[in-house]
Amino acid sequence: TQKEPKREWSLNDFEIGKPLGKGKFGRVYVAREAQSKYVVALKVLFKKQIDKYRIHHQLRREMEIQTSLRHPNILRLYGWFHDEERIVLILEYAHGGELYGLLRDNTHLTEKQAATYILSLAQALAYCHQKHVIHRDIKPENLLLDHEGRLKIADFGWSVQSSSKRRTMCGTLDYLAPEMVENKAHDYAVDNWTLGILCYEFLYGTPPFEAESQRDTFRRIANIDLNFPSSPQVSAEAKHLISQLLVKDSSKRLSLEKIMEHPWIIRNADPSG
Ligand SMILES: COc1ccc(C(=O)Nc2ccccc2)cc1NC(=O)CCSCc1cnc2[nH]ccc2c1
Repeated sequence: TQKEPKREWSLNDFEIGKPLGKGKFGRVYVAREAQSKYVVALKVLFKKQIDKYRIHHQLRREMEIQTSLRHPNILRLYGWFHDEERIVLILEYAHGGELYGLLRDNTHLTEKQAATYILSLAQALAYCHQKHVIHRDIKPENLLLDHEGRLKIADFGWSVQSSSKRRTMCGTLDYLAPEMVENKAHDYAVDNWTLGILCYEFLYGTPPFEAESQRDTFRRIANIDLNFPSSPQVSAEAKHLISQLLVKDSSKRLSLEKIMEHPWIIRNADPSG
């Protein structure tokens, strides 16, 4: 793409719309750029908060990373600007909202939908890994949909408690890999684990190790206490893929490349995302 013209934006270039969520560091709004009528999401961070938590370097580092990421399944950070008291991030707006909403309204997804989202996630993660970016937090809450239903990893950076977030969100262990709950060193392979969790949740509507208490969830993860309910009906190939991702030894988990070539993905995923 040709270099976008670098210009200094300010808040009065935008018509601010409804709030999309609020986080520890500020709020997110739908907004429209006044000239082009282009719809974006504006994330307003307060400098006082940034100073208080001393995360300037973290924010700057993240901005450098995010503006360099260009992938159809990763939410774009178009740029940012600031005034005396605020830093404002100009983010892509995903018109389809949170994937979690789709999961909630449909209890579970079809195998074609699930395979398409897993393929999109594997492609986005492979892109991130080759750019040595691994802090993608791929919970359903961080996954958004564009106007065509295409998945976007939104990666909320720092926790954004938006309204429709499920209550168990804060502190849920459901998505953590064994090496993380057991506080061992972890690497890229945690993302492969999370893809297994998400694939299960897309197909069955709940994460595989869900339990009443965090302690029980922890134990189920550590023991890989995985079982497949008889309903809804899920193909053996899907279960095969999940079983090759939810493996305790992180070096034995199916690689992103192997996920993209898996028969279940080849047979069910829509390659256009
Ligand atoms: C690339 O993305 C990001 C980049 C950076 C940060 C961030 O906050 N970084 C940070 C903050 C403070 C200290 C250090 C680092 C956040 C995001 N991304 C989001 O926050 C996604 C949801 S906001 C957008 C959005 C769009 N489209 C929607 N459709 C429905 C809801 C919705 C919500």
